[in-house]
Amino acid sequence: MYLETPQTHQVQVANENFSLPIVQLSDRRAIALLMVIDMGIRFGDLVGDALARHFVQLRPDIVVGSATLGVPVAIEVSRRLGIDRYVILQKSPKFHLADALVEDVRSITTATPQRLLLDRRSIKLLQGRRVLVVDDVIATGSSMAAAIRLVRRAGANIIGAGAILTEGHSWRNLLGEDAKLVTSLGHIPQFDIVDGVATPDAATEKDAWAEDRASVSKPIGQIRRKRSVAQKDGARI
Ligand SMILES: O=P(O)(O)OC[C@H]1O[C@H](OP(=O)(O)OP(=O)(O)O)[C@H](O)[C@@H]1O
Repeated sequence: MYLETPQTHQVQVANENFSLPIVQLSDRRAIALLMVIDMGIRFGDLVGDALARHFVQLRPDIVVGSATLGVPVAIEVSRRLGIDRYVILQKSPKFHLADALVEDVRSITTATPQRLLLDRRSIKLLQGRRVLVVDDVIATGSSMAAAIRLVRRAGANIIGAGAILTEGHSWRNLLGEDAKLVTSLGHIPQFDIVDGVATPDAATEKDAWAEDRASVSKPIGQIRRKRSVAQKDGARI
């Protein structure tokens, strides 16, 4: 079941306010739905810029995003970082992916189990490289965990995991130590249906990542300058 409700949820993403529709997933659960492909060009600019600002200091060599809705995020962040190539982890088992590296996924918004695939031809782009993994939303953490496993199997060093939104906190348990890699630009709670109304689950409302987010307001030029000075000094930012 997937039912649009008349309710909306206000969320701050990179210090701007947005209104998300609340959709009912079952008779007990609802979510605030971010469809990044329906948010327009300016939104892509905003999130690409903010995530790039945050992660540029960790010197990523390449960005990895998961299909489908992580694709525009990977492209926008790569554009802002000035990196030409990016790697997409696919979900459709295309002919050319017959011998791909595969990990199982069970995400919050897709009812059936899925598989995340890494084209073996992309391994050379990741092996021994500093990789930033991005997605639109991290909810259960299943998609991000599978992406991290695939990228590590390709021999990469993951320096960060960026998302537009974190949703609730269950992803922290699933990601374990890798939860420390995560930075999001905003946070949304999970919703219970109470007397027919979507009601935020109080335990999932608080955003423990707010402090990390302070750095996304720094101008990217300032961070790049800091980075080049540090590189000259041989220091790690
Ligand atoms: O943390 P999780 O519970 O894994 O949920 C987050 C994932 O769910 C959505 O993808 P989905 O699998 O619905 O595929 P899509 O990108 O093709 O919509 C979203 O784009 C994230 O990748």
